[in-house]
Amino acid sequence: MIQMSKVTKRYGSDVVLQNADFHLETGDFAVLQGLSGSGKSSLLKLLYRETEADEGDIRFRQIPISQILKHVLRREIGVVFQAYRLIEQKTVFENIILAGRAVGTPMEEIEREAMRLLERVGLADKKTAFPNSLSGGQQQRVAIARALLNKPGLLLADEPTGNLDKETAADILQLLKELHEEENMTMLIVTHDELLLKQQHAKIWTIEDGRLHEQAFS
Ligand SMILES: Nc1ncnc2c1ncn2[C@@H]1O[C@H](COP(=O)(O)OP(=O)(O)OP(=O)(O)O)[C@@H](O)[C@H]1O
Repeated sequence: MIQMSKVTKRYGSDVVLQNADFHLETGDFAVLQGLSGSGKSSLLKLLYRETEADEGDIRFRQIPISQILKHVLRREIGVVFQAYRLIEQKTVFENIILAGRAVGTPMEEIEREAMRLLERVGLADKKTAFPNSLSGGQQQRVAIARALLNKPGLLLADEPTGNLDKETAADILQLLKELHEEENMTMLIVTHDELLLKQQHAKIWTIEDGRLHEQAFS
């Protein structure tokens, strides 16, 4: 699905990744862990091309990502962030459909899919609510629905439970696990959550000293 070979990423003289290799197979449910500042967010940014590698090769479905148009890549790769990143002035429904407008899908289709996802994440009754009237867990559910609108093959989640209490975090992780299966999606989740790290069939990747290591099946 996605492969990184001998990638080096620097910020000025700071080397974050050095000659790093990483890969996800189609259908993987993978977890990325590492100390604060070890480069987890940077790795995700490289994968969805928010930032560029200084050296090395990154391929999505065998194609170098530098050759894939950004809007095409954004349709194929959904991203969820710790801080939700919803637009406060827009309703829940508007936040979700905005992701579809950006890639030019017919509006009728976008709205149908947005409603299906809103129901799936359990927030159909919040369709016209504004983000600041929702709890953190609810906002993250909206962000997940938004990330899935374009039916991405790959979902990247950067500490999606970082702002949530333990119970809500467990619900969100459960939702992601279910969506991985239902929507037939490859997933990479950055987390420190012990529960998830013990998740059956999760592939655990660790980032340390600029390199990535695949641990083992749990
Ligand atoms: N845009 C940037 N410009 C300069 N330095 C950066 C930039 N983004 C990240 N860094 C640095 O790169 C290193 C890795 O940052 P990154 O955010 O990828 O780590 P992380 O593992 O996600 O950390 P955390 O768990 O704290 O979120 C850090 O030292 C950080 O200060």
